[in-house]
Amino acid sequence: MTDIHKIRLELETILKKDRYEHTLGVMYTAASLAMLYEVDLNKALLAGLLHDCGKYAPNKDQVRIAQEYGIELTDAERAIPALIHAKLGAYLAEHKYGVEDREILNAIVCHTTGRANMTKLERILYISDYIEPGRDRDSRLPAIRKMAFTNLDRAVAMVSEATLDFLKRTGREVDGSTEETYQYYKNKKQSYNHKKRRWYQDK
Ligand SMILES: Nc1ncnc2c1ncn2[C@@H]1O[C@H](COP(=O)(O)OP(=O)(O)O)[C@@H](O)[C@H]1O
Repeated sequence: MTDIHKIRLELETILKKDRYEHTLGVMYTAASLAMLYEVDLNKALLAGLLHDCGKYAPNKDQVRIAQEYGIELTDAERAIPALIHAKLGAYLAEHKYGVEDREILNAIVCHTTGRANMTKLERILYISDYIEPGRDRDSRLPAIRKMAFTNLDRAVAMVSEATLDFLKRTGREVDGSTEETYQYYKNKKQSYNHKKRRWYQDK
């Protein structure tokens, strides 16, 4: 059932109200970025709609549920169960909601921590999760939002940097993949495409 409307109705009953509102915000933000960066609109909508579908269950139950589905966890995921919903979400997107597209599933897997060398869809979902209109926890949001519609790679660097700051400030354990994401995108060479009047984006 990759019918967006059906999935949306189901998620509305499964997710808490604020999580569902956030989901819609991410879905439409991802769609807007997809229009600008010439990414398949339906893929962006589906990735946005399903990115947090693994959050139907609280963090304390995430390890057990992942084990029940046979999802392999890293040591970092066992130590930080808040990360598991990304893998669980990709699993459910495939096996419960019928998504076969690997690019959408991969985008869901890396939406929380990011990773080096992400596809355009992956970058779009990663950024949309941080900047959707319902977010308000970061004074840098206006600048990051503007950058998202100017230069996708620089926006990824800003989001990963802000996430690292937040995790360190709040004394949480940090999974290394966000640091890798930050280092990769901070150092990535940028060039300007004069014909398209836009920063060059690969893939
Ligand atoms: N690299 C990381 N290491 C540890 N925790 C992280 C990392 N990246 C994100 N998180 C945390 O994982 C949780 C889930 O992230 P996210 O899916 O963005 O949640 P939310 O939508 O609730 O903000 C958040 O508490 C976030 O701070």
